[in-house]
Amino acid sequence: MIRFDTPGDVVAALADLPAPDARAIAAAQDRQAQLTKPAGSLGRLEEVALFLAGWQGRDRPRLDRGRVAIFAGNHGIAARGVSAFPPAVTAQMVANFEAGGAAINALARAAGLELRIVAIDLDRPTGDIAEAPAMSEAECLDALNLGAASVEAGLDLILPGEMGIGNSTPAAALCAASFGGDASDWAGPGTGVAGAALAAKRVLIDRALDQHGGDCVSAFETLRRLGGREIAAMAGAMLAARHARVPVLLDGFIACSALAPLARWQPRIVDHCLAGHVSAEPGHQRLLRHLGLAPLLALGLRLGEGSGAAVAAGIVRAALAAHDGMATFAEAGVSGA
Ligand SMILES: Cc1cc2ncn([C@H]3O[C@H](COP(=O)(O)O)[C@@H](O)[C@H]3O)c2cc1C
Ligand SMILES: O=C(O)c1cccnc1
Repeated sequence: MIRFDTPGDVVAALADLPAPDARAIAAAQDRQAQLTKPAGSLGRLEEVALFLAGWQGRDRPRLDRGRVAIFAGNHGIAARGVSAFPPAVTAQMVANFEAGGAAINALARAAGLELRIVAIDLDRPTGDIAEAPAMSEAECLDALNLGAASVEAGLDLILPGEMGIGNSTPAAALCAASFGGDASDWAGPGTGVAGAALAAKRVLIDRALDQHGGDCVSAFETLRRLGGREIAAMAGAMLAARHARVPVLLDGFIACSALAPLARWQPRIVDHCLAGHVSAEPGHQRLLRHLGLAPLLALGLRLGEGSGAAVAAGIVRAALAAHDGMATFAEAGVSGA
């Protein structure tokens, strides 16, 4: 399994990315051409089946072991009122996940996915990014490794999710530092911040960008300075998934913000990632455009926790059911074009 002992290990992991299995893709493509339907008539479901074939290395990919891994962290900047909710809600929601009462519990169950919850040092919020780096090098490496440890070869799909009151603020900062623009381009309501409170959130994001922008000289430094523990853990999970050839189903704005600094330094990092949905958080659509990803769903969700990805897992199941279960023209005695 991949480990990050130094910041250079992130550079190395990004420099040497495995490609999908071309043989499995060709075999899956060949099967798609023989199934009893006009070529291409299942649209993106066909693309999804080929995507999973390539990363799983199977002609007939499956979704027997899909895992939602929710990472939770607290943020120093949350003490400044950037969220509509108090920071104590992070730990309270972790308890709710463990008791089975959150949206993601219901949605993961409905989608037939396992759920893993990783709370990271909730009693120690990160540094306030408007003034200081979010994490030390050691803290950021620990978070990356916790994320990496949640993915192993043989998983069929990983769905990284997050919980962290205030984390739409670092997410916006990561996007701006990675792809340009300022807080007005990337910051939105999150849990429901509006009016003067949203304006104040934007001022803090721009202050964080002024403070750290010049020092964001690598993916690691960007995550360390402007991110958070749960965001770095999602980045670690996404990198580890690539090296274990486990496909990733992406959730909303915050989950995708973990990819932003990785993609700035290595655009091909998104190749094993499928965008589950586009969230109602306005920065998400812009971020997906920068990442070059088209969402499967647009349901107006704005929750996080991996919830949108879990809903999109139903679309993945449909794609795999058609790919695996349909008869060929020869089997069914149906005439070809
Ligand atoms: C009860 C509750 C459950 C949640 N589940 C996810 N989030 C989401 O909202 C937070 C981000 O928004 P902001 O930056 O405005 O705080 C994150 O914790 C995210 O996971 C929740 C938020 C709340 C209040
Ligand atoms: O899109 C998301 O991930 C999101 C949006 C609002 C609040 N929490 C998460």
